[in-house]
Amino acid sequence: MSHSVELTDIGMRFGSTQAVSDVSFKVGAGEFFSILGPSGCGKTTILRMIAGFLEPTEGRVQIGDQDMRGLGPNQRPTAMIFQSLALFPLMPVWENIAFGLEARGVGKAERRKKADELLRLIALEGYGDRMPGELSGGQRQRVAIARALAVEPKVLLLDEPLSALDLKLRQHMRAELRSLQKRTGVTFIYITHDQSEALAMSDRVAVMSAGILQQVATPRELYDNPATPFVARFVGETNAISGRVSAVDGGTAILDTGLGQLRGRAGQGAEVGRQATMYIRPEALIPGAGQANSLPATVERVDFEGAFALVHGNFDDGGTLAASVPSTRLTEAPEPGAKAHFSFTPEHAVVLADD
Ligand SMILES: Nc1ncnc2c1ncn2[C@@H]1O[C@H](COP(=O)(O)OP(=O)(O)OP(=O)(O)O)[C@@H](O)[C@H]1O
Repeated sequence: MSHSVELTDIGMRFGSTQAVSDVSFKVGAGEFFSILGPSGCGKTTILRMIAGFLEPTEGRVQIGDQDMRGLGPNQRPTAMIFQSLALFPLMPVWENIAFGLEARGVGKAERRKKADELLRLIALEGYGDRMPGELSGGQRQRVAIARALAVEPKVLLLDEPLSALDLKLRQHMRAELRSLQKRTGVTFIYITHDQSEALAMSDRVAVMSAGILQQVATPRELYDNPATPFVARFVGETNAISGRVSAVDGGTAILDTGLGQLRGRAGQGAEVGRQATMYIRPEALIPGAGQANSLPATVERVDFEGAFALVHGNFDDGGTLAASVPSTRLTEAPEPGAKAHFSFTPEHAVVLADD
């Protein structure tokens, strides 16, 4: 059993700092939901308001069908896992996992049984009698998660739990966490500043910037249909070409730019006369001049990465070029220092009004 979490017009002010402004979203029961944004954007503050460590200065937190106002962390159906996990080093793994149960008066035999069940769940069966120091970083992380799950929270709150691990282990743990969440069905709210982590694991992602909610969407929607310039630039890599909207025809916008007239999908605020920017993903750029949407550029560097070659350089209007060309088409990829054209189809570009 898991619960939904609903934030309604939540705000948090610390003295003169408005850390979070007017944030509303609903996390479904059993959903893997991430809050993504750069350092200081208010992610931890939101998590602490859900957990009950902070009382919001505005708005409402509801978990399941219950208003959480006035309830402390121990009275909420949540558990939280922090950036620096703290297992008790002198306590065997199984006792670490069952720690929260002892405080609730559960007897030893029952605690051991529950710890063994959770060890199976995190694929560490038989590790119960080891000490934390005899585990790898990733295994310790899984034990910390098992400890949080032992008290059967309806919502698990995770504050950058993988940030202390090395890249390889972090990537492995993404898949582990995702499958653990699906197996337990517990609602996960996961905060991270790492966009690839959020995209890889989540059912949906909320993107934050400076205390303001930018967009809530599935990873695919965020990538393909960013709602704001911040999301377009923060989630994935992008090429940005600025100009003025000269026409909008159905869902297509025509942008007058220093590189000529370009066509793309009309996104938020793309209205005739507005200053706007066209965002094109690196993999949407095709080497070679097309009949329309052709971008003249100078190539500076080509990084061969196996499946793809990453082409870096500058467009003729001074903007930065980043193209990702499949190696199978590498014969067409331009040489460093060369003039080249890249083209794209309008469906693969989005035009958003500038802030
Ligand atoms: N207790 C506090 N008192 C005063 N200001 C605070 C307090 N906690 C957070 N802030 C401020 O609120 C803003 C949001 O902080 P928060 O910790 O939520 O950001 P974050 O997105 O989690 O950042 P990070 O990724 O670096 O942990 C920051 O400007 C921070 O300095």
